[in-house]
Amino acid sequence: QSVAVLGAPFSRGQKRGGVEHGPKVIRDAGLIDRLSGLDYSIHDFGDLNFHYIEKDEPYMDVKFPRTVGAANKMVSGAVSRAVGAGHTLVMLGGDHSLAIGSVAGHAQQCPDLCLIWVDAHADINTPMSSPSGNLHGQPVAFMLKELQDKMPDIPGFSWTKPFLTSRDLVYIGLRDIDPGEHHILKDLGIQYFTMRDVDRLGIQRVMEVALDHLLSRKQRPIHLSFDVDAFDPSLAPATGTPVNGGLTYREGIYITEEIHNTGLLSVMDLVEVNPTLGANPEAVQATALLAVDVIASSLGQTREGARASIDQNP
Ligand SMILES: N/C(=N\O)NCCC[NH3+]
Ligand SMILES: [Mn+2]
Ligand SMILES: [Mn+2]
Repeated sequence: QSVAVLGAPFSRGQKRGGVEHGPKVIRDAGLIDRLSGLDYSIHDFGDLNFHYIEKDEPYMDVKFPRTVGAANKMVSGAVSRAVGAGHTLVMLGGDHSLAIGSVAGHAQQCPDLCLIWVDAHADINTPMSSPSGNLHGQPVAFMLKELQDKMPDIPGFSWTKPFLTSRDLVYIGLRDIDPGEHHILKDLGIQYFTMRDVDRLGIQRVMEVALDHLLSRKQRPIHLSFDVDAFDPSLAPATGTPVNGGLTYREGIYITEEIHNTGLLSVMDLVEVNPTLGANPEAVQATALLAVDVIASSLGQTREGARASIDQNP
């Protein structure tokens, strides 16, 4: 089993500077060492080199469309190549608009993939419904076949084509849903678990129902798109849109343990770590370390430890 790590230092899906430094702080928090302790071969592909297109005027209020579109075309190619080469891929963001390329590239290799979106937000605004025009609040709308009549031809996105149907997607951690998004979630009958559902059912039942919804008919590759703001801001303060009442550490780790245990994880995104938004260095480090824990747990690090290989002295 081989794992590839790809940094995507990109911020133009939203307005706050700093999230482009996410890959660096996650690596500096020891990601590669932590993954090397698991039984994989690790390949660090380094960071993609994005070009910010000058004179990238808004289109129907959508901000930086050409820059975000070009960045995601590059991400899509890189993810497709990595999955095609047999790697389990970890993409480090960068803002959540990067999922447009990450999931599309994955779907190129695995058209039957299913998507687990762990986030305080649904990120399913269309350009018309988006209150801000920031593309990191719209990535899922680009993926769903059912929304294509609602999607205009945005400059920079002519390469995209929808590949997902609403039953292939499950949300966990939602607690700040825009009105237009609520309408879409209900209209399309998308399966989602808000933080109220987590409180009512407990995370064990949420995972049981979520994985049954996605995998009971047929086992298929999983794309996990994990926005660090799914966690409570007390745990992940260095992020752009913190929302109170998020996942506990144990709930977040349980989610990733259960996903690992399916044996079906193929690509994961870890996005929205913004080291310039922590109140102090300790807050930034806590957020970066949490990102490393989530990734390591998704890839098989367990709380019960693992058997030492027999040639290790005890
Ligand atoms: N972190 C964010 N998405 O996950 N921000 C944008 C969402 C606004 N509705
Ligand atoms: Mn998000
Ligand atoms: Mn979010």
